Amino acid sequence: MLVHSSAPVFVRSTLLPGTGIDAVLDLLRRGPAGGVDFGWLHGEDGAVGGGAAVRWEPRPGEGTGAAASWWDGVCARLEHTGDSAGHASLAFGSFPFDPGHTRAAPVLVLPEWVLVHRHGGTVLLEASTRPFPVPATARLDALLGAVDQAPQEPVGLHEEHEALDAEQWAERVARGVKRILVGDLDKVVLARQVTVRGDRPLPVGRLARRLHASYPRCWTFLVDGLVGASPEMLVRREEGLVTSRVLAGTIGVSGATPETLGAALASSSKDLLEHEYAVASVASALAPYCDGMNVPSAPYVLELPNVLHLATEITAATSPMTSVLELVGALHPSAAVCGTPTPTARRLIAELESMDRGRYSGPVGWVDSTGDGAWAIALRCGQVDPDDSRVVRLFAGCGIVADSDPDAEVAESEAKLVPMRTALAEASAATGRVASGTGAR
Ligand SMILES: C=C(O[C@H]1C=CC=C(C(=O)O)[C@@H]1O)C(=O)O
Repeated sequence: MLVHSSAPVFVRSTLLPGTGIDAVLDLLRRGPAGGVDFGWLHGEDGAVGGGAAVRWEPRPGEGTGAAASWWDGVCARLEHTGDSAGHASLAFGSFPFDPGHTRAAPVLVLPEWVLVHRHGGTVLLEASTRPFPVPATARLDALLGAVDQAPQEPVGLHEEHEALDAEQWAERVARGVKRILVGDLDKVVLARQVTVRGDRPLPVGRLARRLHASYPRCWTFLVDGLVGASPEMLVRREEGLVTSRVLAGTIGVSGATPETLGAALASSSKDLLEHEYAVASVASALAPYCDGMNVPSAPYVLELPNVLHLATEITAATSPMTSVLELVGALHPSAAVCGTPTPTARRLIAELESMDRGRYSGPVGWVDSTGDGAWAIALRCGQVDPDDSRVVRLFAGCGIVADSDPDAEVAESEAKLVPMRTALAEASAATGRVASGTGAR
C-alpha cells in the first residue's frame, strides 16, 4: 500500500505470556489461501506474518541501498502503542540474485501482523496506516481460530520437463570447467531448476512447517512465495555483533557413515579450494564495515540430513550506524552462489544456465527498526509461480572449479533438491497435524 511519505505508521506490540513456538507453527497450518505470507524459523525461534501494512515499491534497478533508505523512512514514521511500546517492528524481504538478469522484483514489506517467538518470549506485532480498529486480542483470536485443523485434501504432484535436463545441464557444467581451465575465471556456481505442478494450490505454509521440522538447524523462510530452508547465513546483525556462516564444498549423504563422509570432504582439495574462494569473498566484503573480524583458519563439517558441507563461521563487530541491509548489499553475491571473480562469474552464469534465477540464491530475511536482522542466502528453495499457485520452481546449484566432474555435480544438485522434494511431497499428502517442537540439533 502506498502511503504519503510523512504519514504515520501505527505499530502495536502485545506480549503473550504462556504462548510458545507451537502457536507460531500452527499458523502455517492455515490453508493455501490462509493469509500467511511471511515466515522465518530456526530451532526454537520463529516468526510468521501476513498482509502488507506498507510495501516498498522499487523502481527498476533499485536494490538493497534504496530498500534501506525506504525502511529508514518508514521507521522514522512509526508510532508505537500497546503494552510494550518499543518492541522492534520487523520487515521481511528478499532480493533477486542478479537484478540485471531477471523479471523478479525485490521485496520488502512491513506486514500487518507478525507473531514472533524469540528467546523464550512471544509477541504479536501489528502495523497499519490507520489507527487499529480492533484490540490485539481480537486479531489473535481470529488468526488462531482460523487455523485449519481439518484433514486437508491431498495435492497430486508431478515434475515437468525442463528447458535443460540433467544431461544437458552436465554439458553446461563441462563448458564451465573449460572456461576455468583456459583461465577466464577461478570458480563459477551453476544452478538448474525443476518445475513441480500440483493439481490444486500448493500448501506453502505446511511445506515451510515440514522443512523446519526436518531441517531445524537451517533457516526456513517464506517471503512472497519464495520458500525454502537455507543452511547458509549471509549475515546476521544483533546489537552490533555480525556473524556469517559461509558454506561451499558439499558431499551428498550416502551409505557411508557421516564420519567417513566428513573426513573425505575435509580432505578434498577440490572442495577446500571451492570453500576458500567463498570465505575470501565474504571476509573482504565485510572488512570495510567491521572491526575485530575473526575468520577461522580451517572449515568445519556441517552435517545435514541430505548433505554435508564445509562451513566457516565469521564473526565481527560493526558500528550502530551500519544496518544489516547495508551489510547484505556489501556481501551479495558471495562466491558461494556466484564465483570468482564476481563479474566474470555473473556473466558466465547468465550465458550457461539458460534460466532466470529470480530470487533463488539472493538474500532473504528480515530487518528490524533498530537495524538488526538476519539474512540467509535463498538456497534449497522454490518459487511459487505468482500467477499460478499450483506451480513451484525448485532450484539447486553447485560450485564449479577446475577439478569438477559434471556427473558428480549432477548428483550433488540432486542431493540439494531432496529437502524441497521431500517436504513438498509430505506437505501435499499430509492429512493430520505435523509434529512440532523439533528443537535445534
Ligand atoms: C548454490 C547452492 O549451494 C551453495 C552453497 C553451499 C554449497 C555449495 C557447493 O558446495 O557447491 C554451493 O556453493 C545451492 O544449494 O543451490
